[in-house]
Amino acid sequence: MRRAKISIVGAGNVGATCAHWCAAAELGDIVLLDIPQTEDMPAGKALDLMQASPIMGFDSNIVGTTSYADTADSDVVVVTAGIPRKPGMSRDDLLGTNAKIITSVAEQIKASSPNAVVIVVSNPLDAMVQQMWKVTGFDSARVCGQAGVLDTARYRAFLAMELGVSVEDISALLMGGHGDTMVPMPSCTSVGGIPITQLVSEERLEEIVDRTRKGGAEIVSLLKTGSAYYAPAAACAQMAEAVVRDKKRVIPVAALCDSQYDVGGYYVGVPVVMGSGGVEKIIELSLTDKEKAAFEHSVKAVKDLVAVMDQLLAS
Ligand SMILES: NC(=O)c1ccc[n+]([C@@H]2O[C@H](COP(=O)([O-])OP(=O)(O)OC[C@H]3O[C@@H](n4cnc5c(N)ncnc54)[C@H](O)[C@@H]3O)[C@@H](O)[C@H]2O)c1
Ligand SMILES: O=C(O)C[C@H](O)C(=O)O
Repeated sequence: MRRAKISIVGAGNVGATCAHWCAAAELGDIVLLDIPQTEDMPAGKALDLMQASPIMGFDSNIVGTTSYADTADSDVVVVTAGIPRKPGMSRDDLLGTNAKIITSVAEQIKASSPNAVVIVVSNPLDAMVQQMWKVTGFDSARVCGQAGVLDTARYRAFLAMELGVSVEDISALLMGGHGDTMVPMPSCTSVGGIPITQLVSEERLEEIVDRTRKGGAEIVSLLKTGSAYYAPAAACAQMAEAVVRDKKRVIPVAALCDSQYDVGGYYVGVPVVMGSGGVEKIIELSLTDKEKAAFEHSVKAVKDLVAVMDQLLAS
């Protein structure tokens, strides 16, 4: 059987850690790419990972490069290229720098891997994935963004810590943009099948949701030099796995919503079925009035940011 080819653009903290998770799960062969100015850094990280393979027992060829030729005809491309925020910054502060980076990365992916499923990670996430879709011109099913898997994982971890139970038994969903406006869905949160509202008070649940919303900033303030990478990279690996193993996972993903939820052509976090075709289906839930208002508020924030990005790129 042919192994899948997964390319990761940006060999920094999220990119290299994603390579690690993907290799450990034997998802396929991996190409780790960074800019020419990083010289041999991607090759060094790839070789280091290859040398872990006999110990950890994974069969995966991992190469590091600064040339897109090595990424040719990838099945999946994970895009982590761009700057991370530092304490005191918001994700939106990265817009100008990362929009230019994403534009050039998208042109290269379009030329080198025209059939790939592209998973964007760079921030501000929802605007970056919108730009990736626009520049590649790929079918929207094959361009998506990672945010919801991470945000939901944070929420699930906090709930497991609160209740002293296994993370495996917490099932949850968050929707909307990757930022302060993300929308919790208590009606879709359960612990071993028991609705969360029977186990945690409304007030305490709101505190946990608030910590989740600020989950990225909490890690930034602890690290001081950059942002989270173990959990974000694990989230990307789960999405890559859904594609290369055609898992049909039901997970929250930043997907292009048009008539869905009346979004009108923007990327925003929604539950989807993810398989070899990328985002194979967007699942439309009927939202309560409160959830609908919160979702619309989140979508508006995404639209406003995309408008600012378009102006910046045009000037
Ligand atoms: N969506 C999410 O949930 C999520 C989670 C964590 C981080 N992020 C974002 O991911 C991005 C990367 O974070 P990080 O911690 O890995 O940063 P990092 O600084 O460790 O790595 C970024 C890498 O991108 C490279 N790069 C820059 N321009 C490039 C280009 N044109 N082509 C290829 N590579 C290029 C840099 O050289 C660097 O090695 C940031 O924007 C961060 O905010 C998003
Ligand atoms: O918070 C950040 O800047 C990185 C990422 O979006 C995260 O949620 O960890």
